[in-house]
Amino acid sequence: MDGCWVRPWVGSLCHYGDESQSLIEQYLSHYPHYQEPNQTELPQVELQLRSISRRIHHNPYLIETRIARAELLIKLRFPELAVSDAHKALLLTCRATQDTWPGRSCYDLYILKRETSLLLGQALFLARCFVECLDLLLGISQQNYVLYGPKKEDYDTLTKSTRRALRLERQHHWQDNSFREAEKEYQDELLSKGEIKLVPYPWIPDLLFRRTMSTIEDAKSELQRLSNGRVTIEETQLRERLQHGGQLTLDQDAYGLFAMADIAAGSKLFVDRTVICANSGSSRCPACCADLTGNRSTFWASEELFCDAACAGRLNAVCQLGALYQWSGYYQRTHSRLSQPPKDEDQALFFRVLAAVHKHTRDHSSGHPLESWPINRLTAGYHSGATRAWSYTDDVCAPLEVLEKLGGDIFEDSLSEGWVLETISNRIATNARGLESNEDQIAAINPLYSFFNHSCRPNVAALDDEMNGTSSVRIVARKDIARGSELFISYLSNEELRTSYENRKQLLSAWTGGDCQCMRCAHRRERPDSNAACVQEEPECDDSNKAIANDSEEEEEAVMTNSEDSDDESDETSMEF
Ligand SMILES: C[S@@+](CC[C@H](N)C(=O)[O-])C[C@H]1O[C@@H](n2cnc3c(N)ncnc32)[C@H](O)[C@@H]1O
Repeated sequence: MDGCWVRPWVGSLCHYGDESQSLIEQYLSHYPHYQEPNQTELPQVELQLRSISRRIHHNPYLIETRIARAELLIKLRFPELAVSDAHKALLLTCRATQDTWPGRSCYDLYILKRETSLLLGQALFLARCFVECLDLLLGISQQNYVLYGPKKEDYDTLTKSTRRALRLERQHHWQDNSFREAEKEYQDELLSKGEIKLVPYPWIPDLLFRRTMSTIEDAKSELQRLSNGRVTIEETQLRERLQHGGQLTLDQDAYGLFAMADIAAGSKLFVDRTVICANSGSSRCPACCADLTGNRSTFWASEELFCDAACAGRLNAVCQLGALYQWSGYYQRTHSRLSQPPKDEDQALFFRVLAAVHKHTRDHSSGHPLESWPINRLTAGYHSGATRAWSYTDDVCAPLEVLEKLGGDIFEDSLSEGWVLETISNRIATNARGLESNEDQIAAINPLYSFFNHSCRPNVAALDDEMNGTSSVRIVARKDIARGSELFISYLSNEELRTSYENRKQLLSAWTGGDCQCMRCAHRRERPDSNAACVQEEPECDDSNKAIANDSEEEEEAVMTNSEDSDDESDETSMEF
C-alpha cells in the first residue's frame, strides 16, 4: 500500500440509493473524520495512507497504526480493508492482554480494545455485514468494558443503526420476492452476507495489476504446444467494446484465445489440465481433480488423499491443509462459530490457492504474492458495477487463520494484507471453473481455459474430460473456424443461452458487471426493436457448453451434431497473423 497511487480512486462501498444506504450515509455524517475526501483533499489523504503503511511495514505489531489506517480506509470507503486492519488490531490487543506485553498497562489495552471493537463494528456496518456487526456488538455488550465510559454513546448509536438497517434489509428482501419461497436457512444466509464492489485498488502497481509479458509468453507457448500450433493467446477483440462500455480501465490487460489455422467443426483443439481444485465430496485429488473412487491407487500425504506422489508434490503446500479441517487455534477458543471447516468448494478452493501462493512466496522470497503461480496467470477482472457477497468470517477471519496455520506471520507477510487477499479472491471468482459430478460440486483452476472469453453464440465447447483419469477440460470446435478468429466459449448453460437478452445480461453480470460484449448481445443492443421477441429471433445455441458448470459427456454428441447450424456464422471478425 506504500506504492504510488496509480489509478483513479474509487471506494468499494456499494451504493444502492435504498433506505439502508441512506441510513449508512446518515450514520457516517455523525463522524467528521469519516467525511469522504474531495478531489483536492485526496492527495493529502493518499500521502497519509502511504506514510501509515510505511510505519506498519516497519513495525507490523503496533496497534495504533493499524487503527489509524482502518480509520483512513473507512474515510476512503474501502470497508473490507478497514475490517482487515481493525481485525488485526483487535487480535493484537487480545494477544497483548493474554501475554501482558511489557510497557503496556492493562488500562491502555482496555481502551484500545474498546476503540478497536467499535472501529471493526463501523467497518462491518459499512460493508453491509449487519448480522456480523450486531453479533460483534452483542458479544461486546456482554463484557463490562463497554457499559461505561466515553464511547458508550457511539456503541449505542451503532447498535441502533445496525438494527434498523437489518430490519430494512429484511423488508427489502420480502418486497423484491427473494424471500418469498426461500427456505429459512437461505434467508439467513442472504441476510448474513454483506456486499462490496470489485475495484482495482488505486495503489496496485502496474506490475501486479497487469500480467507480465513473460507470464503471457509462457501461457502462449504452453497453449501452442498443447494445441499443436493451432491456438494462441492475443489481445481480445472485445477490448475496444469493453473499454467503450466502461468495463475495462485503460491500463488493464484483456486477452483471449485465437485460431492459428482453419479448424474443422468437431476437432479437438487441446486439453487443459486442472491444477488446483476443491470439491464438496471427498473423492477427488486436490491437485488434478481426478476421481479417486474405485480401484485407482492413491497416495496419502498429511491427511490429504492425492492420486499419486507427483500430484502431492506439485501441490505440496496443500498437504498441510488437511489439518485445516480440524480448526484448532486462537479462534476456536474465542469465537467458536468461526471454527468451521470450509463451507463450500469455492471457499476450499480459495484456501488451497492461498496455500499454493504461500508456498510459492516462501520458496521464492523475492516475489510478491500476486506474481506467484497460479494467480499471476489470472485476469484481474474488474468490471464497473460488479459486486461480490462478502463477510467478515469468510473473507477476513478464515483466510488469516489458514495462513497462520501454514506458518505465516499474518501481521508481517504481504500475502496477509487485506488488499492482497481481496485481489486473490476476486481473481478466483472471475476465473474459476465450476462443475458438477455425481452431485459433487467442484471448483477448479485451469490456467489456459481461464483465458477464454464468453459469447452468447460460442464457437467452441469446453467438455469435462475424465478420460485420462484427471478432470481436465477438453476444447472442441463447434463449427468450422477460420484462421485468426477469436475462440469463445459460453459461460452459460444451453438452456440459459436460449433465454432473452435481459435474462442473459443478468446471469452474466457476475462476470461482466454490465453489458455482455459479444456480437449477439451487441447486435441486440443496436437493434432493440427488431429483436423484441428475441428468444425466437436469436440463433439456436443447442450445443453450447457451460463455462463455469461444465458439460456432461452426453452433451458432447449434441455439440458435434449441431455444429453446422446455418445461423452459426462466426460472430467476431477474424484477424491476421
Ligand atoms: C475468465 S476471464 C476471460 C479472459 C480474460 N479476458 C483474460 O484476459 O484473461 C473472464 C473476464 O473476461 C471479461 N469477459 C469475457 N467475456 C466477456 C463478454 N462477453 N462481455 C464482457 N466481458 C467479458 C470479463 O471481464 C470477465 O470477468
